[in-house]
Amino acid sequence: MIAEKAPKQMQEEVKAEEKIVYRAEQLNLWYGEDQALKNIDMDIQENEVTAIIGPSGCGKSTYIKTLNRMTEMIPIVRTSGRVYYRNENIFDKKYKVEELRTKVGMVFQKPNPFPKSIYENVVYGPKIHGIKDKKLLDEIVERSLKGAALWDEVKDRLKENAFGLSGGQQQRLCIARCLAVEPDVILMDEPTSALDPISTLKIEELVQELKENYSIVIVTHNMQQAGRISDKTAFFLNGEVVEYDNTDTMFSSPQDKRTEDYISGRFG
Ligand SMILES: Nc1ncnc2c1ncn2[C@@H]1O[C@H](COP(=O)(O)OP(=O)(O)OP(=O)(O)O)[C@@H](O)[C@H]1O
Repeated sequence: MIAEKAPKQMQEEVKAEEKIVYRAEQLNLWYGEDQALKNIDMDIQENEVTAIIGPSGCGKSTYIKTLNRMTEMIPIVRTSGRVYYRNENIFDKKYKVEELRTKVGMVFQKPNPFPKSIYENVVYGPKIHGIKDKKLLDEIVERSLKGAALWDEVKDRLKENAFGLSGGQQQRLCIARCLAVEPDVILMDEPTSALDPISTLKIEELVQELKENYSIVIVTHNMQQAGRISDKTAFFLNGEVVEYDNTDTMFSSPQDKRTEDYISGRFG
């Protein structure tokens, strides 16, 4: 006889499911003959910071680029398995990639503002989405720049070219550009690797604040950074997820010898 689940238990399970932003099931990815992701099964939880760590070439960037279907732009890429975003398989033929891109923002290793004014950088996305009202655009600019902890530094120079900002400011501008379209998830691919320690600290503090309203996946080479800012950490090696756990647990008592070796600096 199958034991029936108590209603409370069922409700809790439904709640837990609702909090899953991404679910990868048996995700595989090949660049031509070379397999870069192997049987990835991994959930990303809402309002958490999930760090992806691992040595160079282990598939970290490939994994997060798969989450917003950026890898499919590369002709030799082939994938199998499923990636669910909010319960919908993003590999499904009917799935609209444009919709995914409005929900999922991406910040890259090197700040990549457009060669336009600070203001125009922030309103770029909202304008594409058809927002023309100047007052509304002004509000979006202020809210997004505040959200990216940049407003006070640039509020008097919004018409200046974004290239006049420091690297750290440019990266926060790229985050503001993301926030302007009110995403659900922010994917960050080594967002601080090109920045000085003070700018890095500012971005780390910002990530902590942003998780109140967004779900964040961050690739980092810096294990101290993963330890400081993430709730969960996934350790990738040769395209596989070796270990995925609460960051505190992972760093204090890793289950797999390879994780232990990596986080204690024995390789990578
Ligand atoms: N466009 C591409 N074409 C062919 N192979 C690729 C391509 N991009 C990545 N790869 C290969 O896929 C594997 C995983 O690369 P990926 O960039 O995802 O790793 P990573 O862990 O992010 O590395 P890093 O920390 O150095 O950025 C590597 O072997 C890499 O050479």
